[in-house]
Amino acid sequence: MEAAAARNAIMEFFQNPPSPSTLFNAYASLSASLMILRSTPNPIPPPIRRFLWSKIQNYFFTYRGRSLAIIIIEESWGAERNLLFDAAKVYLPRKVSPGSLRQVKMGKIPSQKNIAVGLPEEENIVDFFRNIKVTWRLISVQTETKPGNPGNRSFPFQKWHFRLSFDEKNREEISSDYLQHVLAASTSLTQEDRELKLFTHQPHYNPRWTSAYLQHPASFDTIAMDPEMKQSIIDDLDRFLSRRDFYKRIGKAWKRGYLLYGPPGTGKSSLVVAMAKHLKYDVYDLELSSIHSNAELRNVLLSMPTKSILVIEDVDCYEEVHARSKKVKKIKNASKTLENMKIPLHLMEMGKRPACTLSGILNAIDGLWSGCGEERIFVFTTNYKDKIDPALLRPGRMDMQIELSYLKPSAFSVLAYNYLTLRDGGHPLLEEIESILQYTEVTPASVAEQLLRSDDVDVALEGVVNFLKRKKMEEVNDADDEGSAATPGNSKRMKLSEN
Ligand SMILES: Nc1ncnc2c1ncn2[C@@H]1O[C@H](COP(=O)(O)OP(=O)(O)OP(=O)(O)O)[C@@H](O)[C@H]1O
Repeated sequence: MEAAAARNAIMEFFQNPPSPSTLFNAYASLSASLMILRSTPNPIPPPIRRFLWSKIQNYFFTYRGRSLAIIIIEESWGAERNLLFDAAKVYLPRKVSPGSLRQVKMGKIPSQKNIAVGLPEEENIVDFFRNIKVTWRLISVQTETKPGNPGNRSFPFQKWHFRLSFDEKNREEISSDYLQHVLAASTSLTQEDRELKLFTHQPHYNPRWTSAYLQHPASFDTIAMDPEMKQSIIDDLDRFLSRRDFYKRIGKAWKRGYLLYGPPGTGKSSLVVAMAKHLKYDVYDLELSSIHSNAELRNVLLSMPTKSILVIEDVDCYEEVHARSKKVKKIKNASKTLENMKIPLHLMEMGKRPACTLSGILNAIDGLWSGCGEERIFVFTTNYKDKIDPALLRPGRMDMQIELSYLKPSAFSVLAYNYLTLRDGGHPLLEEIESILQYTEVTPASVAEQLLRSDDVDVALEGVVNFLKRKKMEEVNDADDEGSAATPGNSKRMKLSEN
């Protein structure tokens, strides 16, 4: 009865607010009472105080007549990413109405026309489904990683989850139909006009991947390469996309590996971008040096969503993947050097940073765990294919090996069109350039650089001709030097000068 009277008094207070002077007097006497209370020992023990306070809160501030149902959607589900969480991240920004929130995130990137609204943390986002009100909230909890990494340091670790609340009586409808609707809507939004992203792995942090929009302008239209090879890559990607049931039927994980190899500046990175744009997949760029164990590599791969491309660039730079015969030779040489330097091998080993092993990499792309997270593409790039252990290159791991070579005449016509809008036969110098290219080794990057030097078509093409002639002369001189260095007299001279 007394509590009901107090509630009525509170309602009365809000409906007929008192005058400012009455409020001021009440505030003054309340402050005085609190000062007196604070100076005397509190007679109620803290646990009882907390219990009473929660009862008071429940009584006065809970809306009667309905109870809330809560669903928590965490970032990961077991060891894998939670697709529902990812779907909500795509779906919800469209539901944010900036006017109704205390704090909103807004931003714009060069490739977007409009200012975008981001997903705010710790704010209620309201959505309606068949007239049912659903309130979403993105919540982050900061913890620390367990030490166990090199240096035994702990790192900040942030975990996110969504908290959905709605009327209990709609539980059935929300947990099945509504969540299915969120999944479906996010899929169509993803396919529609989503900007592709480039993710980089950041060790010891959560999220494990940070992203930026993929702004690289390359596409299959702009890549200068043999037209037949280009078409065969596009066909291979399309076949991969359409073969979900096929992979299931033959009992293989739905994934494909590509090795892109060739000299620097021949378009390996550009081809990765073109593949991502064609498939509409995000790119996950992984530096193996940031991985400190096989278990970490497996967890990093599991934290990638489906429909993604994992790229390990310049894979030959990691000793872990070197051909075993070369590795053994290297270790033998290293131990000989250590012997000469009188440094015991175990001291050298102590300074070595822990890393994943070749077998860890093979298992990650082709082992038991590779089946988790389907619709994945692995791309490794290298300038030196022969340095890589053949185990990594066998079909099933690297299903297609693509050589990006020096510029061929047929590929030059793509550059001529892209840079100068010149079609075949569109300029007298094109023929000369294409004939020099047949016997000169230049990268598409270096010719592209020449084409950029002038807007005037004649000047730009003359620049290319001169550049190619210079390159050819250098090649001839180098060959002459090698030839004369190989003659007996010269080798003697070299030996003498070495001594
Ligand atoms: N095949 C190509 N077609 C069109 N442009 C190219 C091609 N190859 C290189 N380029 C130009 O050269 C630049 C560098 O190319 P890219 O980074 O793709 O080469 P890369 O083979 O990955 O080199 P690296 O091995 O040094 O990483 C590109 O931004 C592009 O402008």
